[in-house]
Amino acid sequence: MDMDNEYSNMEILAGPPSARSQSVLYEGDSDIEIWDGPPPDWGTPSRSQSRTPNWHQQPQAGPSRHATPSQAPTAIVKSEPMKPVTATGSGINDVPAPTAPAGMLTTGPVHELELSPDQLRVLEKVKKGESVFFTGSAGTGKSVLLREIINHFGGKPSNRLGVTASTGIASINIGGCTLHSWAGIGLGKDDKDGLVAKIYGLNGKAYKADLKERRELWAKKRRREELTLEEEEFLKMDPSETSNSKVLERWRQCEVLIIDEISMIDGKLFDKLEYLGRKLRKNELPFGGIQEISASSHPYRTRPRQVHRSRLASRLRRSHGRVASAHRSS
Ligand SMILES: Nc1ncnc2c1ncn2[C@@H]1O[C@H](COP(=O)(O)OP(=O)(O)OP(=O)(O)O)[C@@H](O)[C@H]1O
Repeated sequence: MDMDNEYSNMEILAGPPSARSQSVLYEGDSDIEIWDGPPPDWGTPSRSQSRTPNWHQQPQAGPSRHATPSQAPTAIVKSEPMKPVTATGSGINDVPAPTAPAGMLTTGPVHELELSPDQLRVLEKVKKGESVFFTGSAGTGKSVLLREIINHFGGKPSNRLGVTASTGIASINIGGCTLHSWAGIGLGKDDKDGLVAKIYGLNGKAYKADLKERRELWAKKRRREELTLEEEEFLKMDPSETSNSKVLERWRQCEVLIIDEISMIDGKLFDKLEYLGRKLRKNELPFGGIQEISASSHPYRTRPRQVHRSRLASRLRRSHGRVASAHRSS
């Protein structure tokens, strides 16, 4: 069967942000539920339907075409619609973040949401500090879940919490800004060290020359060759210390980074961002140890700039230390 026709309501990749070296530990982990079978609106009974949460039956919930038998409530989460947030695009090369049109996010009644088992599972992992990636087709509750996650971390973007999406519209939906804007990378076209230089506020060429010199000196050290005093001093100097970039502070203070609609992010850019996380935070864990929470509508369909499924999955595996759970139609 064509992979594009395979379906699960929500697919989840998860692992601690520090999992690069532990990826094997997570391989085959069975605590990730895989909902198999066709989507509910295709009308074919499947195992997934018996586990489909009952929120589609609630008056305020999603489209009625999804109506399915209910399941016992597992948790009640008070949810309020996100308020619009004006992200302050304050870093170098920072594009002012888009803001929500008046009323767009503030309307609608406050209601109690009963998170579905899949939503709860993701939320639990997030609370444990794991990085997660989840995907599901339209209406499977990703935005609702993202809002709950944001609520868990204080309800709005902060120094600790980056709330981003690949596009302006998607970022407005969750009260954040674009990933490009948050990361301070402009268009993100520079190579990875060029981006580091940009965030340090340094001239790209000068920074790269500096980097080259450092690498040569480190290689000399590894070969146990003696360095001059000047060379030792030079190695101790940190180019980032001359920077007062707010973007740099943002990267360093961030503990949790949310990226919605990640499938619109080019794979190479994703790699650059991951590199930035390590370099700017001086931490060799994936993303420099930032807990990364990413979501996407089915990322494997027809988006022109989408990351190919296997490339996205392998990048997420690398940064999340979790093996993609393949799902099959029954
Ligand atoms: N746990 C829940 N309880 C009640 N309603 C829910 C729950 N989860 C989602 N819904 C409702 O289902 C509908 C679709 O949810 P949501 O917008 O989060 O889906 P989505 O996966 O983000 O869709 P899209 O990819 O189109 O943005 C919304 O009306 C939302 O309020």
